[in-house]
Amino acid sequence: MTDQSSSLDNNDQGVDLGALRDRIDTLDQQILDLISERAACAQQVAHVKLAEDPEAVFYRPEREAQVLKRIMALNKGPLAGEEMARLFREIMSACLALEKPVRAAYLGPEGTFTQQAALKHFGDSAVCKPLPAIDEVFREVEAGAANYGVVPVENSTEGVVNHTLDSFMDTSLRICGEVVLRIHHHLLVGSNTRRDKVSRIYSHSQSLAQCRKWLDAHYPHAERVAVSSNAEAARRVKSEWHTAAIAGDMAARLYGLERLEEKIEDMPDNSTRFLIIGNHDVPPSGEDKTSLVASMRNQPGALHDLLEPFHRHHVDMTRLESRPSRHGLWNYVFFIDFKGHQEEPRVQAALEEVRLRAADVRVLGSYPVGVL
Ligand SMILES: C=C(O[C@@H]1C=C(C(=O)O)C=C[C@H]1O)C(=O)O
Repeated sequence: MTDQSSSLDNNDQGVDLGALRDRIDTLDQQILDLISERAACAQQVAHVKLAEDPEAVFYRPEREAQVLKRIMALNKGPLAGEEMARLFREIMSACLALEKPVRAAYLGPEGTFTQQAALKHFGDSAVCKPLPAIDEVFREVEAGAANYGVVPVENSTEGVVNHTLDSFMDTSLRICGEVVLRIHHHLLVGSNTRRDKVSRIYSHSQSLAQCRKWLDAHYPHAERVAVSSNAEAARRVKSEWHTAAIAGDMAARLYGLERLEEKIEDMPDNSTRFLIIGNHDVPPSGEDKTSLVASMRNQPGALHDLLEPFHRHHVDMTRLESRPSRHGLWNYVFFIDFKGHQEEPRVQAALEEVRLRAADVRVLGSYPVGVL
């Protein structure tokens, strides 16, 4: 069929729009066939896995990280590497769901950044279920009702999420992955609220803190009300007049709110790190991180003694947090993240020495460094 406008749409080089669209149609058909062939291959992988082990986990975080990294490295543009990886993320998610969709529980409600992190990590074909509290996400995975859980662990502006660290003290679940999300906060209103009428602003306390300077400058007189989540803030605003919510894209879309101002966070690189928790160890992907929790007796130099083996074995620490012990047995509990996988000899050597020095050490997991 000829497009009537095509002869008028010819560009400067004389390339025919109709011909370009024909080319796109041909390419789409090739892409379609290739994606189908890929999906069939993934199905075969699933059959091989099942033949080896009837309880096999189809989802392989280390393999997915490798696939995405390879795509980014091979990509020649014009699409950005991250954009291309996002497309492949969805292809993998759909391929996996052919066999068995991943069931992931996340800290809800719907519309929160944690939901966005779950989608970013598992793709659209995963079945994601919101739960009202971090410890419920842990329990859901422990009980086997979900394959994985997604919980926030630290924010670049506000620091650590204590509930998540505390939940690791009494679980046998492992960390299977991480996702880092750039957090953009917007000022959202319902259709009945005008900019100059906003007298109350709802958000989660962390988000209010992350936008404090902006609020001081633009809405110094509006009442700031902390609620249980950004999505809850958005839900309230939907049915109220003269109120606004600070929340992200997911909540804005879910509740159909208008963005009065975009990206109002004080720190432009505001980001939150989320952990994927599951009940299996993840083999090395080539670029991994390990998290552990260690308890120390309260004695002079205890922390130095704990960290020294990492330094000597050239293990690069990326995070150190301390939390009060909840069991009274130990005085301090330290959460340590470092680069490397627990199967690497260098890491094993460091861990062996740390085990001799600490009252208790538990590796929470080795997992691929977040790709997207
Ligand atoms: C196909 C596999 O299984 C799943 C699907 C993947 C894919 O579509 O590329 C990658 C890893 C697994 O989550 C595999 O393990 O290779």
